[in-house]
Amino acid sequence: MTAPDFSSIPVLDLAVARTNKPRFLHDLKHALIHVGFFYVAGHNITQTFLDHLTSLTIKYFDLPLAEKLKTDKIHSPTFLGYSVQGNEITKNKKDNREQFDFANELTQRWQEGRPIHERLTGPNLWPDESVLPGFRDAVLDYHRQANDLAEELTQYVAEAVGLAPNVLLDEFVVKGQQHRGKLVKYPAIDELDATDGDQGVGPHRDTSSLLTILYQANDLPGLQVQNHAGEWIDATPIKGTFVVNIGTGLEYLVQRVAVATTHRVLNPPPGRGPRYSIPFFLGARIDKKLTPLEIPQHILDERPETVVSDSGHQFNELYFEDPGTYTVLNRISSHRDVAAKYYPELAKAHGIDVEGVNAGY
Ligand SMILES: O=C(O)CCC(=O)C(=O)O
Ligand SMILES: [Fe+2]
Repeated sequence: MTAPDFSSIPVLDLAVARTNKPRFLHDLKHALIHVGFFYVAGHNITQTFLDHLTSLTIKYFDLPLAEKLKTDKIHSPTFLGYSVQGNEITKNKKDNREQFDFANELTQRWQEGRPIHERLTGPNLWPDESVLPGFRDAVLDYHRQANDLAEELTQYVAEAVGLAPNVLLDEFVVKGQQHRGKLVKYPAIDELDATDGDQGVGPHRDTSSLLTILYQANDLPGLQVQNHAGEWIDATPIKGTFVVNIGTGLEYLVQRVAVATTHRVLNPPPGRGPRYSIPFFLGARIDKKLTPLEIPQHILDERPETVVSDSGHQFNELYFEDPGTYTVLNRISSHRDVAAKYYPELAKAHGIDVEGVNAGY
């Protein structure tokens, strides 16, 4: 059917979910089907806490490089920890961002012979407590709060598309699953080399996850969302809100009545200083083949037909069949040095070039 395109991103208020749930679910359904992005207000993560987390995030990135490199992902087959600027690749181009990936704290249990995706679960790499007091506690506290918010929203998402509230969490999130988040710093253009361009992170969809909760930690533009016509719409930060977007896992499981919309980040304009953001990804389970749920026909009929996108779908069929291997391949194509050290054979078997990458060992 012909559907309206979007030129801005809707704001949904969780307070409305408590006072007028049908209204909230109606607006949410529209956002899921036609936009794939929305701001959420009325959550209960306090600004005081978020300011504390932001200040520690800035302090982390301000540490001497040698200190940050002690937490480098090269020490983690789980792809947790620090990535130096330019280390990550999206659409075959370097991203101009530094990041620190974190997760709920779990141990590495994988052993030779076990499915390869189990290697993606493991411990965080923390800077020494004396180097950055309070950092570990604040990041883990944020993880818990963002996880709670993401689960609350996932229940509303299910209801909005005609499902029982708990079905997504019960069937597609495993107890004790590791969900990831990251602290991200995007330098302004004048802090980069002239040849670096302005790709903070290239056009992509969030892969394999159910949904993303993104805190835009300072008031800088950069995040853009691609509408159906292929135009880039600014997701300007709105104080007191999180940006929520849909991952390809959820899109697949609900037959595209929630869309994993393509987005990108541009480095901030000259003179504005770095932009900081803190996404949390509620993952869909990757330990078995996933089968989409049945969605009522009248909701399926609301889906737009064609959508323009600048992000390709890599390894898509593999995601349906074997989400575990798919997710590992995705990580190794983004982080070639970690791939060269821990997954060289798998990378080679799938044509992912890690030759000549300095694996740091
Ligand atoms: O930093 C942002 O605003 C968005 C980051 C993002 O899209 C991602 O890391 O998947
Ligand atoms: Fe993203």
